[in-house]
Amino acid sequence: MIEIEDLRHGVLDIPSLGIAPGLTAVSGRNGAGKTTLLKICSGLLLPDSGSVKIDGVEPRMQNAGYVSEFPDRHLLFGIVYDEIASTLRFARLPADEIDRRVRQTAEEAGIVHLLDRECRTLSGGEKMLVGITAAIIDDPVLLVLDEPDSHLDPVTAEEFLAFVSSRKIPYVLWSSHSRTLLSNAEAEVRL
Ligand SMILES: Nc1ncnc2c1ncn2[C@@H]1O[C@H](COP(=O)(O)OP(=O)(O)OP(=O)(O)O)[C@@H](O)[C@H]1O
Repeated sequence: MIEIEDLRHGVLDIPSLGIAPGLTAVSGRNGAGKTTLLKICSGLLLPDSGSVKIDGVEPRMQNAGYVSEFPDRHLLFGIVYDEIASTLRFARLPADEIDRRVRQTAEEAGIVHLLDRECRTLSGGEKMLVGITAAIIDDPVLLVLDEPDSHLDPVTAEEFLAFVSSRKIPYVLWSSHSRTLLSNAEAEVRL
């Protein structure tokens, strides 16, 4: 479980909330605190008070992947292949194992044709797909997607969520304003 207790930070005031494993959507009006909650759950932001635990462990001590709604902000490398390989390289996996996993994951994500492209030349939606693939490749315990559909057409958004589901990541949290996308979730947190 993701267990949130007495969480207070900016607009957020959550006395107690448990999020079960699976796909959970976070919804709410503009400024309701969706991004704030997602950043706290992924360990990018420490709350002013209260606690969040993922299976009993603080988020920043867990393997949590966060993909921002602004894809330009999370692509660090020049070439798509290097962006997706980076987490595995940081983990010092052997080069042939990295190559196998990058190509296999890109194949499953439907972005093999982008592997040799320069990140700066990608469309907004392509950048989002590359960012999500890079966050997924290291099999995180928690994957957080902040408004993934803000740059994706409805068909690609649904296909990509199916891909995310197929990876069997224990916890997936995503925020969205799209009722269609929210309906794909197993649970919903409304702020
Ligand atoms: N670093 C910050 N300093 C001060 N206020 C902030 C900061 N980050 C967010 N806020 C404020 O906190 C509130 C919640 O912001 P947040 O981005 O979490 O909302 P959201 O639900 O994701 O909104 P949207 O749907 O518009 O993306 C907003 O009023 C925002 O202005």
